[in-house]
Amino acid sequence: MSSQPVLEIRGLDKSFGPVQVLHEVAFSAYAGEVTALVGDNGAGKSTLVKCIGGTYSIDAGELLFDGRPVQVNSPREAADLGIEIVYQDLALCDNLDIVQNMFLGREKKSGLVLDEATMEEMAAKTLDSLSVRTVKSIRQLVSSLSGGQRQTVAIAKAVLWNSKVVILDEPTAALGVAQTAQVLELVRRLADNGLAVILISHNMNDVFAVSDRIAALYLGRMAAQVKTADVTHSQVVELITSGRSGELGLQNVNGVTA
Ligand SMILES: Nc1ncnc2c1ncn2[C@@H]1O[C@H](COP(=O)(O)OP(=O)(O)OP(=O)(O)O)[C@@H](O)[C@H]1O
Repeated sequence: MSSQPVLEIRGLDKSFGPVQVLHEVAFSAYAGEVTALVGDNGAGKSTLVKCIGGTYSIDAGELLFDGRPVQVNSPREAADLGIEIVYQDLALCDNLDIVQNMFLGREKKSGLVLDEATMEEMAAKTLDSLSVRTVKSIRQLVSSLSGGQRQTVAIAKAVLWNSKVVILDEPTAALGVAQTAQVLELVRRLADNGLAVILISHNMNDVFAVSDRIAALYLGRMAAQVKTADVTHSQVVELITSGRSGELGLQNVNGVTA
């Protein structure tokens, strides 16, 4: 496992008008690992992700990609770097099939016509590489899929583009037990395939089931970034609710005691 993060954020500040939402946030994500981003409602998780994804501009701080400082001024620029975000609403079109959804807005063309054969092949290959066997046909309409299958299609869509960093916003929030297990397995597989995965989650079971590291935001500050193996559920809950790790004196990634 590489020690240099694929994505690193240093000293990120973000305000909306007079309200500062993120304060000097440091954050790293590594290839082959799942980094869980946790925090209470309003802690700043979505804002941080939107800063990474180019939806929001940042007021101060640095973003490094593969060790190089980069600027991400739009979602397109984030995608060009290899950063993909799967939002909770999934942004899938019910009236289109799986292949059409996976290529929506980035269709392959052969001359003036759509290159259906190439798109089908790429979609099938991606789903295969993720060992997704739950869909009957890649020409199935998305409206006919279950919640877990829809999540799977949204994730496959994100990794179709040689992405290096995939950010998943609460991918199991709307799912039952069996589908949650399936999606978590897929999340793990993404990391095992070499991607840096960032998982936003409120669910401690999910976090402990798949993550290698946990980054806890508290009131817009990074309370700690720790290895999952080094912490207990209750320490993480304490980080989320008080920004502190209790008397155990966890060291965060920057060597600062949380
Ligand atoms: N566009 C905006 N304008 C003003 N304030 C905002 C804006 N977006 C977010 N905020 C504020 O920033 C803070 C962080 O919000 P954010 O949505 O990033 O938190 P979160 O950790 O993702 O929460 P949740 O788990 O509830 O989704 C909140 O206090 C929110 O009200």
